[in-house]
Amino acid sequence: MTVPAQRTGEPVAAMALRGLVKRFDTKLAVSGISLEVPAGSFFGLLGPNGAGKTTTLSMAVGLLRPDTGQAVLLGYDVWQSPIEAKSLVGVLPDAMRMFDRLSGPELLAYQGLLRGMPAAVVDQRARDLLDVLELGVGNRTLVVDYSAGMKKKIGLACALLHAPRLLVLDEPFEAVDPVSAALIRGILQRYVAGGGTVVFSSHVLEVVERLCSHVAIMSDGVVRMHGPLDTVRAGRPLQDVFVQVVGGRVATGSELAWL
Ligand SMILES: Nc1ncnc2c1ncn2[C@@H]1O[C@H](COP(=O)(O)OP(=O)(O)OP(=O)(O)O)[C@@H](O)[C@H]1O
Repeated sequence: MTVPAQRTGEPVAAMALRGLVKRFDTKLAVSGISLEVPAGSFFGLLGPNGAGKTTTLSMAVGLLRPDTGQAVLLGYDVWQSPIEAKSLVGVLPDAMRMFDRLSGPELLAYQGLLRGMPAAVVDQRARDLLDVLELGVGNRTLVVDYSAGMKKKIGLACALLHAPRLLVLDEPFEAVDPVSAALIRGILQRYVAGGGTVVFSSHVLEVVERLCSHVAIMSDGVVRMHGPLDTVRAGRPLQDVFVQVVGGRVATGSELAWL
């Protein structure tokens, strides 16, 4: 078992990625990423489609084994001490792999009992989460029949249920309506204010600018820029920094002349 660094008196990053590499056949999806997420930060991982965000986050939380490199969550190596690491982290994966033939309340009960939580605690927290996320405490609809936004919200509820110290969320605002997005922002802001750490990927730069204390911008499997939001922005809109860093293409109007 790994000895968590906080016991040795060292400052602990909530997440430390060291030299992560992942190749799919000939495609180098992640090319040696090292990144430290300070405890208590609201950390946004940005990048264009195919940049490697999901692959990086999947390796970070122990869902995908890296070819080389290490992921340490709150002092625990996610591959050497998976039980300790995973008990402290809540994960919203991108392609939601859920037991979706259950209703929302059933899924949360299953998730909580799987984590060894007392049934009464699971029941109370599940009710609270279903209520706050407006999914319906008594809603018997199977998760497979939920809308895309509702699936995101029940996934978030599953991630929050055991009150983790670190949340890792892959595109939590995708497919979510504006009212629900505001709700989720509020929940996450309160969570960070209470001492939690959030790492999330997003394409919505306005949300990132509004929420994040720290950001990393990646493209082609590499982190191009990272640091506190204000340092990365250096007085510019994040959109401009993003386009400059990833080398965005601008349509002139002549490309699709037939349209
Ligand atoms: N299981 C897989 N098999 C083969 N290639 C993969 C696999 N998963 C990811 N890739 C490739 O790795 C690269 C990075 O993909 P990834 O999903 O991590 O990007 P992303 O930044 O999350 O993209 P998006 O913003 O579109 O969700 C892409 O080129 C993708 O096609």
